[in-house]
Amino acid sequence: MFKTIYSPFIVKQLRFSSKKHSGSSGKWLSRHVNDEFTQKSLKENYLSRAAYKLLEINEKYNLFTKKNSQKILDLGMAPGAWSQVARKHTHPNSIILGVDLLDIDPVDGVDFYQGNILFKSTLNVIRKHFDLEKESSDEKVGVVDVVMSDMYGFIQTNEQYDKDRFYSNIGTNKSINRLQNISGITFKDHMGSVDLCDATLVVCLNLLKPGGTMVCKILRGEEEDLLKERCGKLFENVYTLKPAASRNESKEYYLICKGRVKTPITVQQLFSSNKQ
Ligand SMILES: C[S@@+](CC[C@H](N)C(=O)[O-])C[C@H]1O[C@@H](n2cnc3c(N)ncnc32)[C@H](O)[C@@H]1O
Repeated sequence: MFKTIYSPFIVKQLRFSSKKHSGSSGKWLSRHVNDEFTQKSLKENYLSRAAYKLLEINEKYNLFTKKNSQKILDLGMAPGAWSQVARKHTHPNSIILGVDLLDIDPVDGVDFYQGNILFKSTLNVIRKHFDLEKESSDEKVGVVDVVMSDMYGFIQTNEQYDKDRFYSNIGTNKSINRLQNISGITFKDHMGSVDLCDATLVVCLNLLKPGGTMVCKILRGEEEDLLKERCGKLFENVYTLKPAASRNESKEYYLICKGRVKTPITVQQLFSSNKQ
């Protein structure tokens, strides 16, 4: 089930040539290949330019330490640049687990589980990996130091989008059709992003230790303040950052939530509209 990875990673050459593509995909590839952070990631052996977003976040908010071992969870790991950054900036005994819907090539010193974070079974596998008991309980606090999510895209279901139904379905294997990339429909993409952030918050509720940190990608939109309010229930401090490596035209930015509170909080309290 898990892949414990020992072999050194090999940075692949970009497989595409922008010359082979025309129109907007050609322009996108050409811009991507010539992009300063893409070039840098190739030189510095990072699996993607996303590494520079986390490097900047770490520099500003001190997520990682080499002084003692940490437990780190990387949600939406593929292809693995964030996990590489975590590996590089933490104590050698740190445990890093990545989770993604997609399979990945091995990343040195990082464990990987292929699964959907919206499934309760995935949460139970993660708890087991970090030596927490199998059954999740809202009342128990966790052991993980940092939960980071760069998850992107969203799950398309058969049924019409309905927030309550979706939340009540967290942890079931129901109605999942396929993963969509960003659709270009601003509201839809924003709501998909908020769902993934909420799923990350539920993971933090279950796994993060008091004082722990969450980093989470969000696409800007009208529900962002409500999401920040939910984060404020679980964390002492909520910061936001748009790293230099995040493209100006992208609506993405990052929530950095520090100091998971000691007080036990239930999922119901987290998602209720009145601040506790
Ligand atoms: C932008 S990529 C992450 C890049 C990564 N941080 C890196 O540094 O290489 C976003 C990832 O989120 C994953 N993802 C989206 N929804 C997910 C879900 N429900 N469960 C697990 N992974 C998910 C996607 O499969 C995709 O690989």
